[in-house]
Amino acid sequence: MLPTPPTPVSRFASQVSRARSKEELHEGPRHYDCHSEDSFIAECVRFLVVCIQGRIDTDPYSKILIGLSGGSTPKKILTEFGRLEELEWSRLVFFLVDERYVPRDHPDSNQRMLQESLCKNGCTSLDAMVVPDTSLPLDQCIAKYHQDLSALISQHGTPDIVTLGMGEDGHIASWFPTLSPADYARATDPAQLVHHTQTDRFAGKDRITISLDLIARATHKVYFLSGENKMAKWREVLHGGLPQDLPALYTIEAGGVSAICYPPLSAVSQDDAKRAESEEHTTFVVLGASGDLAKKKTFPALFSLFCEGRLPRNFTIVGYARTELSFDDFWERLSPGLSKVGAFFCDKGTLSVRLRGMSHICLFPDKFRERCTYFCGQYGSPDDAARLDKLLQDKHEAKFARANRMYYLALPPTQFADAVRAFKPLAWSQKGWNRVIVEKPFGHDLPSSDKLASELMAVLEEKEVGPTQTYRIDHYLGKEMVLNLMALRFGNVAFTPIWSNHYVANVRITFKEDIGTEGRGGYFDKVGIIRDVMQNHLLQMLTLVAMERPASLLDEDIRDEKVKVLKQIAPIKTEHVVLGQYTRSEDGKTPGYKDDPGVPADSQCPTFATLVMFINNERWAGVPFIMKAGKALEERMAEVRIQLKDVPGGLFGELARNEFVIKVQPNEAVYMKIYGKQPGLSNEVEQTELDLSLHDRFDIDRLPDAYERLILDCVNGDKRNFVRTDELREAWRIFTPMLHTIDGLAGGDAMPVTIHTYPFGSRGPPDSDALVQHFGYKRTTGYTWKPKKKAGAE
Ligand SMILES: NC(=O)C1=CN([C@@H]2O[C@H](COP(=O)(O)OP(=O)(O)OC[C@H]3O[C@@H](n4cnc5c(N)ncnc54)[C@H](OP(=O)(O)O)[C@@H]3O)[C@@H](O)[C@H]2O)C=CC1
Ligand SMILES: O=C1O[C@H](COP(=O)(O)O)[C@@H](O)[C@H](O)[C@H]1O
Repeated sequence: MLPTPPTPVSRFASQVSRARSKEELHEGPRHYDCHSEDSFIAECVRFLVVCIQGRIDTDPYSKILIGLSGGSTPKKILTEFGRLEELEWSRLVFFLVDERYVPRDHPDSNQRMLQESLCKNGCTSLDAMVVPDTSLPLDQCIAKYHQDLSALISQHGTPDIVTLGMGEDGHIASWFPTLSPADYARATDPAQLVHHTQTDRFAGKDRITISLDLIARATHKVYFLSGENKMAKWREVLHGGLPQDLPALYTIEAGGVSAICYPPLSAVSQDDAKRAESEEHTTFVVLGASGDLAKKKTFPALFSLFCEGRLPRNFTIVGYARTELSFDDFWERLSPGLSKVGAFFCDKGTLSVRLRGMSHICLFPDKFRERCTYFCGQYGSPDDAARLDKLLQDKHEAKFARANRMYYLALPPTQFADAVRAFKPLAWSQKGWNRVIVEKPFGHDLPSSDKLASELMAVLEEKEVGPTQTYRIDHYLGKEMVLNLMALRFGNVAFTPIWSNHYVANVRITFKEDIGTEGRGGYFDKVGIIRDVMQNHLLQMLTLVAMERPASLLDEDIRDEKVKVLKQIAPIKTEHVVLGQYTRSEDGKTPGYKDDPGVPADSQCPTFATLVMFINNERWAGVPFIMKAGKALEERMAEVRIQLKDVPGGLFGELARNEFVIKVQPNEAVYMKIYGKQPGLSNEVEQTELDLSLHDRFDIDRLPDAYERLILDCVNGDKRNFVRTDELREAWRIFTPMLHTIDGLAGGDAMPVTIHTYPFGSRGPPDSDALVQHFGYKRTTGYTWKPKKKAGAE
């Protein structure tokens, strides 16, 4: 059954009613997944209604221009739409996106389709629409339709809505790929609104179509996508490429695109994806390949993905750095990191590897080596970029129809802008997507982050789909239990009622390391623990705990909700912060922070911090969000702990509070500390827990490293676990005044900041406990959750 529109309260409403800023227009498509044909048709109708209603609400007088595409899917949608008598039909002016050059009553005619669908109920008629007059000779028909549309647009402005379908060959309107250079030039020429095209693939050889440029100019471009094959094609579109091959990309570049999908976008058949994959090649270029991150994380993650068969079928990895190294030397540097990925052994002369914690064995891991190469070059050198491009084109990509390139910037941020400035014009693939992964730190405060972002954005564009994309990595967003937060919160109704200030007393997010800076003190001293893990990793976890339910699981819907919650957090007050720096261990055996080479003797750099922030919204007002992070503490651990309020009434005396704990590492688990009756004759209650320890409950061989997950997301064009620019700005806004105070810079509040000392291996400075207690956290004593089984992999 179809719902009864019009009600502008659906999930489309925010999209329609908000003013569209320039940035928003450059957002990627919004997707609306449907699980049945009925709901698909209902969603399509509802989308149109909400767009129309949104326009009517903001402008009570002008006409609303709607371009309609033909086909069997739209016919059903338009039939339902045509039944909505309560719409202000006199305000709507329809025109055709394309038409077959056949008489109006011909079975292939789109005008006939409109007659039999939209006009069937009598709410509107063909005479009220602007359509091509196919009774005229073809060239006159085109010229007249161009004139009619020009007049319409000059009177009422550009179209409000254009509805589109997409053929399994990727055509939209009547633009059939691959478009020749001449056709592409025509299609995108703003001066000519209507064109003649031809096809042998579908009914109606001669076509009359509006230009891609006119489609792109519509405020809302909505794709009605129904069927597995169309969805597979759409996935290809989302992976980027050239608009000549996939004209939908031209519309996406313009922003304002929505796609209503049945079956859901996520359910596209794997076979289709595989077929497309065999025709394409992907190159991973790791810039800064001689460095620490490349050695410790990037290459091991790529290697694990290879062993698990998760990398694209055809790929090359280029390690790129300035250091002159032979390939063998380069490989030797990588080998310690790679060998930690699993156990290598030789079985009947075949080298094999068993990934850490996994029963599965990968044969021929040495094949990975064959896919890697080392390239010595400067980061900002156009000559070197051109050399790399030539190597890739000639040696690795020549035989493939599509070639994608991922640039992983494992570089100091000072090098980011120079590198992309040199690489983009000369070493970007011209026949596939180009994506750039950027590593933290993304600046050291709000102004520096803005500067870095604008330097990057001057060269790259933060578009969701398009030839260029930036992926800002925060590796905590790739951790299993951080990813699990969304599923726990929005996949269960059980937590919904308690998830607010009605029941939650406080939320604690904790990060502890049992090692010090270990030789990285020189670097760490410029950063400190707050910038190192709190402004990014812990704040990301906080956001996932506090955000509202997103409209869908797609990238932008999730990131929109995250930004909203960040906007509701006031900058942290200095009096809500306790700082510490570790000293030598109590037994004197382990060195203190200042003993680390490179750390100045008078360093005031915090290696520990506890801080409190508040979210100023209806759900969370008054609930302290307490973050604690430190190096050189008593254990290695990261968790989110949601402490509920005291039980009123005291029926069983004073009880410790219920706590819902998400253990991020080690021993990934979710547990809830609750009370139950002591078993047996006693009537006492005793603390126990509901426990979901991942390694007990699930038969998991291993949990992938966060970097594996995130690299794979980038290959798949999935940005939900990457940090968007507005998200980053908000994060810095919350932390910058307090950081400036600590740094002694202007702009922060005037409180003097004390750095407390704490011995290596302790729980941190006692002042931290005092702060946490001040904000109402009650520590449970006498009962500790213990993992039943040690995790197989960490
Ligand atoms: N290491 C880690 O665990 C983590 C690192 N990161 C981030 O990842 C990025 C890379 O980190 P990491 O590998 O540790 O960094 P490195 O200091 O090891 O630098 C990586 C490579 O960049 C080149 N490089 C270094 N300094 C300069 C410079 N001033 N000018 C030009 N090139 C330079 C060097 O290669 P060559 O001289 O051969 O060109 C070096 O091997 C950084 O942004 C870092 O903050 C993020 C999280 C964790
Ligand atoms: O980003 C960083 O994270 C690590 C901790 O990461 P984990 O995955 O081991 O929890 C931290 O040691 C490092 O200082 C910081 O830059």
